Parts: sequence; C-alpha cells; structure tokens
Amino acid sequence: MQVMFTLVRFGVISSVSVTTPAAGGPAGRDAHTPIPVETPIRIGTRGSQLATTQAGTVRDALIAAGHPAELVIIKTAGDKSQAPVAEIGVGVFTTAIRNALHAGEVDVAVHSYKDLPTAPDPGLVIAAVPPREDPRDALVSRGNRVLGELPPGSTVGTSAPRRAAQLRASGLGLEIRPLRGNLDSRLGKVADGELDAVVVARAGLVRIGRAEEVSEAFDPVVLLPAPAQGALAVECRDDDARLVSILAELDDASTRTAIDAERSVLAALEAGCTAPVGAIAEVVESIDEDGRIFTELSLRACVVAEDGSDTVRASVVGSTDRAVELGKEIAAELLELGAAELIGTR
Ligand SMILES: NCc1[nH]cc(CCC(=O)O)c1CC(=O)O
Repeated sequence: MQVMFTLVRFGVISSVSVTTPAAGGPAGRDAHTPIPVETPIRIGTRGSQLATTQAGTVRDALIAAGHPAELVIIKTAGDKSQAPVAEIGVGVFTTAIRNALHAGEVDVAVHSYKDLPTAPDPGLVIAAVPPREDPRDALVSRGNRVLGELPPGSTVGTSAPRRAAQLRASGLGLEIRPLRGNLDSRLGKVADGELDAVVVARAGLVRIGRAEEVSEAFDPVVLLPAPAQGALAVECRDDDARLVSILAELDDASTRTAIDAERSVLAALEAGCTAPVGAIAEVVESIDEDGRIFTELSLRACVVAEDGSDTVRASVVGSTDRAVELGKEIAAELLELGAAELIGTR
C-alpha cells in the first residue's frame, strides 16, 4: 500500500512516499502484537549554546519526520582548553564526538563543518549537509562601527589566523588580539570594553539569535570566510544503512556541492582549519547562448601571509559536478602564485 504525505523541513515542502507492508503479510501484525516504540536516535554534540542549537535543528527535523531523537552532550578538547586552536591541533572540537560515534555511544554527530579535518574518518559518512547559514564573517564593535570607522590602534579580537591575516592586510593599523571561548564570552569582551571589536562567524550569531549585534557583515572581497563556514556536517556510521537514508532527507545538494569545492581547496593545499586560507563557493545561475538558464559553481579562494604582507587570490566558474576538481584547480593556481610560502610564513 502506498501512503503519500507531506513533510515540512527547513521551510521546504517535499513529498515523501512510504510503502507499508500489506496487512497479514510477512511483516503484518495481529491485534495482540504491541507496536514497538522506536528508541530515540542519539545525537552527539558539544555542549555550547551554539553547538546544541545546531544539533537541535537536526533533532527537530528528525522528530518532524517521525523519528524520535535526543541530544547527548560530549566534552571535547576544544571545550577543556582555552589555548589557541593552532596549538591544541586539528580536530579539537570533533575528535571526541567522532570517537563516541565509533564506540556506538551515539548514533549521529552534528559538527560545525569548518571544524572537521579534511581527511575522511574511515567508517563514518557525512550523511547530510543541511542548507547553509550565512557564510560571512561579521564584526561586532563598540558603538556599532563598521571596520572602516575603527581608528588605527583599535583592538580587534580573533584567533583565526585567516581572519587576523586578512585584517592586517586591510592596512587599517588594527591591533589584533587573541580570542577564544564561547560566543557569549567573546561578545562580552566588546560589551565590557576589553576589546573595541571582535570578528566572528555571522552564522553563529544568527543561530543563537544575536544577529542584530552585528555591526558589519563582511563582503567576501574584504574578508574571505573559512571553507565550509556556516555549514553543518551530519555524520553517522557508514554501515548504519537505516540512518544513512533517514539523514539523507536533510541534505541540501547546493550546500554540499559548495562545501565539497571549498574543502577541496583546503585539502589540496594540505592546510587545516587554522591555516590562513579563505574559500567560498556558490551555486549561481548562468545563461547559455540560447538563453537557457543553467546552474554553475562559482569558487573564490585566497591564501594570506599571517602578517598580512601578501595575499594570493584565484577564482573559477565551472560545472557543479566538478566541485572537487574546481577546488584542486584553484589550489594549483594558488600554489603557482606562491601559496606554500605564505602558509609557511610565521
Ligand atoms: N572555530 C569555532 C567555530 N566553529 C564554527 C563556528 C561558527 C559557526 C560556523 O562557522 O558554522 C565557530 C565560531 C566562529 O568562527 O566564530
């Protein structure tokens, strides 16, 4: 028997068809067999407000699709230490959650995609990349000033070498200060006067409901975001076929294509999430000679010397099914322009 119903997810209405076994068939139940209560899908997440909000959107989407789900909070190395991420190492926010997934302590992991190392984790699969939030970096400043209004010597907090390098390259004479901790404590440093401004991912502020505190959202020409910024990776064990197909419902093809291209740049440069590498890809509409509209992938990337003294940039537009290849092409172009030397610059 075919049953059609409609499910609302992330504002998109999609039809799903479910085949139920015919009554009395092999999987049929008589009146005495209790209907089994589905055990909740356990979603592993960090405990920060941002992380639980992000994982909460996945939990809510699963529940809306008829699958009970709950959050399981996991402490990561990144939560236990306030040291710069560049010192604690790659995967500080994700390794403990992935280990819980491998160990069967949780069924799903939700990560900020940009925190994931580029190397795949054997046995795990990114089963869904939900629609991306705003990928841009944002300035939150005292007095609600935009970057160009900050006088030379203004203190700007960020510990991402990519942001620090691009801010130094702006030539505004800003004092870049290290910044770690959760979003709330970062914003608190502006409110209490310790810093004149901070730069954070706008996506994080949107997700925790504080987008109105943004003084300026940077055009990627000014500040190119981190590869995969604003996107989530929803991961499960690759042998869990049932979950792989349930989670696939949450996948957004355009976001996945863009992230594949951006992370391919990072992988080909053999750089990690703390490298001064920016990349942004967008699925854009183009028109062919016959006036037909088709979609293409636009990709821009840069590598900046940490002291801001030099920047190399490259961009390309190509077929959406060549996302990974386009990323490799851009990386090769950046390397030709001297990217390896800039990544090595300290
Ligand atoms: N490295 C920490 C981190 N990982 C993901 C986000 C924000 C959300 C996102 O980029 O998707 C942040 C904070 C920040 O960069 O300001």
